[in-house]
Amino acid sequence: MAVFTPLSDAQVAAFLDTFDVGRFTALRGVAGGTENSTFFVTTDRRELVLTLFEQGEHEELPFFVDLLDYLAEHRLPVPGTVHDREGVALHSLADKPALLFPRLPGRYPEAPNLAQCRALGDALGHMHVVSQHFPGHRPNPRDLHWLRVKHHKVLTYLSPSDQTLMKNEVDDFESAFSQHAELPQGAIHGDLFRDNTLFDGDRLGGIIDFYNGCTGDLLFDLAIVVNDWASDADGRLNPERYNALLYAYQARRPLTQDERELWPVMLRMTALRYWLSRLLVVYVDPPAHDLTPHDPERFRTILHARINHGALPIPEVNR
Ligand SMILES: Nc1ncnc2c1ncn2[C@@H]1O[C@H](COP(=O)(O)OP(=O)(O)OP(=O)(O)O)[C@@H](O)[C@H]1O
Ligand SMILES: N[C@@H](CCO)C(=O)O
Repeated sequence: MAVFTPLSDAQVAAFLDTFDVGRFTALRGVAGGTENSTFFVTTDRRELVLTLFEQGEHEELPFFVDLLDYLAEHRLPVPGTVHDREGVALHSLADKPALLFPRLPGRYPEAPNLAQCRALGDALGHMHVVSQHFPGHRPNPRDLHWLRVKHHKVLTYLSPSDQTLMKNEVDDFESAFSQHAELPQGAIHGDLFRDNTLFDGDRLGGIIDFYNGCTGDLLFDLAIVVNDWASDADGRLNPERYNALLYAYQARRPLTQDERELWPVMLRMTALRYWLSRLLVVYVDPPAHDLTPHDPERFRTILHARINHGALPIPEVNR
């Protein structure tokens, strides 16, 4: 379930009155999602998604609105927010911040095929070309500094060998990054897992859930995608999906020399980022609701695979 704040038909019908979206006809709570309350709303003119923000930093919502609107204006497949007749996107409903979106087509791929990997790589590359010019700013809340500070909180729950592994990895990342100039920067999605995409067959209908969006290393975003989209059950990289993603991405934005050198480290760092965030959810800061948390072990497996087998070569692209 992902309706933490129930809404009545009458509440939503009244809410829609300030928008030019047609007359309310139906409301349905959406089962997916873990953080916010999500509803599908139907009017006599269109299909919409209504999100109530249950947690997180509400003062950061204008950043997400600006980012979504900017990307949608640049023809990326993201749901730009629906603005009311006065031009305002961010509203309040049932005492929660509320946003209305167009409902995008498709469903997320559990086992993405190569065409879907190409489509995602292309969209991410396109997004990163565009997002380098996005004027907003929000520091990456899950960067190396966060890893450094937060990993201490979970060490007590780990085996001695995992404690050593985690500490050594954080040291290695700091040493590797300190030897390079700043990597290409821009706005990033920050959590582009398969379940944050909608595919209609092989067509990418939408990228959603930008609430980890921030500004930072573009390579960080790409590494999150590759770890989730191109890892096999044993955590090792799947060469076909890996190449499909990276060819398509680099046809839009070839990686720089510094990015190529830091790529194996970035794959490890983003694997550790999710191992740690999932451990924090399980042991340190469990959510108020009883949804099953994501399994931290999956990202420990991926991290081990990256340490033991490195990254596959980055395909060269001729543009
Ligand atoms: N614009 C959209 N078009 C179609 N479906 C959408 C849209 N936005 C959200 N959804 C649906 O609602 C579900 C929950 O949305 P979302 O991922 O934003 O919620 P969340 O609570 O922030 O989730 P998460 O656990 O991934 O952080 C999605 O999995 C998707 O099925
Ligand atoms: N994508 C995250 C959960 C949402 O932030 C994970 O798989 O741990």
